[in-house]
Amino acid sequence: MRDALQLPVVDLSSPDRFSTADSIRQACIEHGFFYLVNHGVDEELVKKVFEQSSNFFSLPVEDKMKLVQRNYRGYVGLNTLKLDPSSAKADSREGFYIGPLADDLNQWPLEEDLPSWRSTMETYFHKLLSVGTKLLSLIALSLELDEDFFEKLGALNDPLAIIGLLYYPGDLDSSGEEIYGASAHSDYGMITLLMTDGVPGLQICREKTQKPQVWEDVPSMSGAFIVNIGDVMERWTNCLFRSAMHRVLPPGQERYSVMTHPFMLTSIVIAYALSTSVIFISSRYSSLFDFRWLSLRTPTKTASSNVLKAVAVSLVPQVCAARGQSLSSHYGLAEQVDSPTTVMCNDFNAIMGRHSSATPYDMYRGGSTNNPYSNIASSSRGRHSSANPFDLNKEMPSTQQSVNYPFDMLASSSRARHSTVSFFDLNVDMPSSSRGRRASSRFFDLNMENMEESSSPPEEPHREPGAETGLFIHPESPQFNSDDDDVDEVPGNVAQTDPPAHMYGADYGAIYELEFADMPHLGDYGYYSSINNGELSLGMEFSSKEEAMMAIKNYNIRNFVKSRVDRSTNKKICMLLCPTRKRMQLDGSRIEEEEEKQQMRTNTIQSQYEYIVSYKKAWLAKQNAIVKLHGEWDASYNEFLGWFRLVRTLNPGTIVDFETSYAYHNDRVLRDRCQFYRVFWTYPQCVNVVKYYYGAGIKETMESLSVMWQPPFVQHMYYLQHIATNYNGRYKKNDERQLIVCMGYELLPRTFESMLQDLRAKNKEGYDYISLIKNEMWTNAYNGRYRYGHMTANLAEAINSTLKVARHLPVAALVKTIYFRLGVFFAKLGGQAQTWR
Ligand SMILES: O=C(O)CCC(=O)C(=O)O
Ligand SMILES: [Fe+2]
Repeated sequence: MRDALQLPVVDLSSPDRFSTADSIRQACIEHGFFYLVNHGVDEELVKKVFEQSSNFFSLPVEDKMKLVQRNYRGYVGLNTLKLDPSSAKADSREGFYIGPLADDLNQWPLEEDLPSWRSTMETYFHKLLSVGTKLLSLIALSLELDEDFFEKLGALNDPLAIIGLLYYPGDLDSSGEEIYGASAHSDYGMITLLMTDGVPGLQICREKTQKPQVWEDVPSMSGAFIVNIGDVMERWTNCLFRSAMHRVLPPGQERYSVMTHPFMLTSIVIAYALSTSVIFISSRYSSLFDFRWLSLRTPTKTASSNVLKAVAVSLVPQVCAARGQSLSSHYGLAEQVDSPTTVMCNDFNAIMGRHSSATPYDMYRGGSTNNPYSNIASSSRGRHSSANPFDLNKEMPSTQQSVNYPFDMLASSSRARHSTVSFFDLNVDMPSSSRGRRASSRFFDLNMENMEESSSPPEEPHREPGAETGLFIHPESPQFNSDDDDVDEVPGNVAQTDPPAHMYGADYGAIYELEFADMPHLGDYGYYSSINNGELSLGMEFSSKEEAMMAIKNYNIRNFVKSRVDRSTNKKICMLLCPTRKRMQLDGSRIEEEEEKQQMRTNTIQSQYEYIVSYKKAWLAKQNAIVKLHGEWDASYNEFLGWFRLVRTLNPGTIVDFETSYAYHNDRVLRDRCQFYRVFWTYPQCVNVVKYYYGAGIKETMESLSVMWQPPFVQHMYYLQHIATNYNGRYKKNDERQLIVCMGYELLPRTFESMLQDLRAKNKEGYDYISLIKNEMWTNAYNGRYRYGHMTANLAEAINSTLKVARHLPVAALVKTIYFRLGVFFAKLGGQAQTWR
């Protein structure tokens, strides 16, 4: 049954601004919707806008398609979008979007086709901006803020308003399928002003989480705007104001409406800036940390980067200062003191005075903090008193033997974004009486059973002091006592010192360096030439330096030499060719590399101190230096447990999953010890993103991003290095591996085929193996030229080179290095991505 709703009426022209602000406040708390009257927009103008809108939508579809949406401006055809991604069918409406008038991105119908169309819309646009600005200051007042609060935040600096002319054709679906004019959604941004032609259809659902949902009709009020609060405002007010869900039913007759987001981009970007900053992310607002949304709704990159800069300049330092943080340490672990949501709310609550947590709309009212994970953490308390040092406060149903990631629970629609994230707690419990058993990990536990069935458990050997390398001693581990689940305290045994410079002072340019320098990367230059035959000859000419360099690389690979450019001018390149040990000895490349480095150390010491050191001494010196910097190797294993605990304490919701293996002394299993095997960790910030993408499904997300992310614009291909490595893993023939790399890069099918025959002659089995992989999935010669430049690596590959400094460090230092470097790395690249054009 549908109920008609009596929405509050707000008078924009009332001289009593405080009482107007009060009624806005009341309306936003209760409904998130209100009518706005006496707004100053001429009835005549509104009428004209609707007429012109109707003129446009009445054009033949081919004409409308000429203005199809680009840069988020222009025409969106019937049945193209779904505001509710879970809706079975696309929304039955058409739209035309107009953005800021100054930036030339708008698309306009020709003046001779639709006279005065553009000028009408431009007048309306200006008018609506002014209404929005007036309203925003009243909203600030309603939150007991200064009237110019949002203005000072920069919300009006670069006002990126969006106007959406909407047309609902009104045909009822005869198939009986549920189809909407606009399916259920809440609006992004701060506020929306809607004008309708009076035809009903709009409904709101105030309690989005309540089941079954109650939908109420919003009758239109002649001449009034229907104003509603968007997600950003809901977030900023800690849900004091509600961003109510709404939808438009197909009314069975034509319906026009005009929707305006006066502060669309400004608010988005501020929200986005807040969301991406480590401190502010919370799962409750994960939908705001949503690249898809940003890319769909952001009118222009340029404009967004301008606003982002403004926000970064004005807001972030302000918030940091309020929190007593220095800006530079914004991403530092030691600075992250509160749970993310609490911080977010504190900031705004501090400004907004008394309207803090317990709102009628607060889903987490029962929780002790605003931390969305707290309900999990607290419910786990006391249920499992695990003495297991690897169990960092994880709750586990006792029957659970494996981890499932029920991504479908984590749906991405705005409706589901409040879902709690319970899957992180799945693991295998270890009873507290586990003394004598090995530490738990889910994999480990499964093996346990076999262990116990064994008729003669291995005897514990006499322990020698030197045998403790890499072993944990438990359960008396001082860091982790049972029941010590409280996440509020920072463990005292981990010093919060400033990290050494190398941990964060990474060369982030390194990600552009080649992880596999032996590959004939085509580089970023994106051009082809037929220099892949690996030949070099005196007097050879190249069209560019890059081409020459590539030829040299190719030559290196084909001939197993390492060459370096000795001198180069614009015209000439003089090269030294030196067969390298690395190339001559094709196995054990890592060891070779280490040996080479070792040799370099020896040479450096020799040249600087005129002292010839032995290989062994140079090696020991390096080890000693590492110990000086990072502490003892063995102790490091215990330290890094503490580190993870600290991270988890400071950033609640951090997931840490240790795996251990049997600890041996000679051939005997040590019964009260285990050996560190590997650790997986992730932060709630990352989880929120993954939750989103997996919730939606990567494929679906890609599909929804834009057609540019689908074939034929993008092709799915294998990463060449993986193909080559897999091959080498199988056949242990590095020269064949090299050949395969070259084959992958070869552009000419003819040359490729002859290389393939070379491979066949060398290794028939290998040839069969490689022939099983479709050519178009890994070769340039057969990929239809969709790809140029690099053979694509995935993101993880790109990060390898940034993190490789950590490779030889003791484990705690390794983990910290990864932490800090990635912290800086993400901040930096995130910033770059924002300003990229
Ligand atoms: O057309 C309407 O009445 C509402 C449209 C709407 O809610 C939207 O597009 O966000
Ligand atoms: Fe809406």
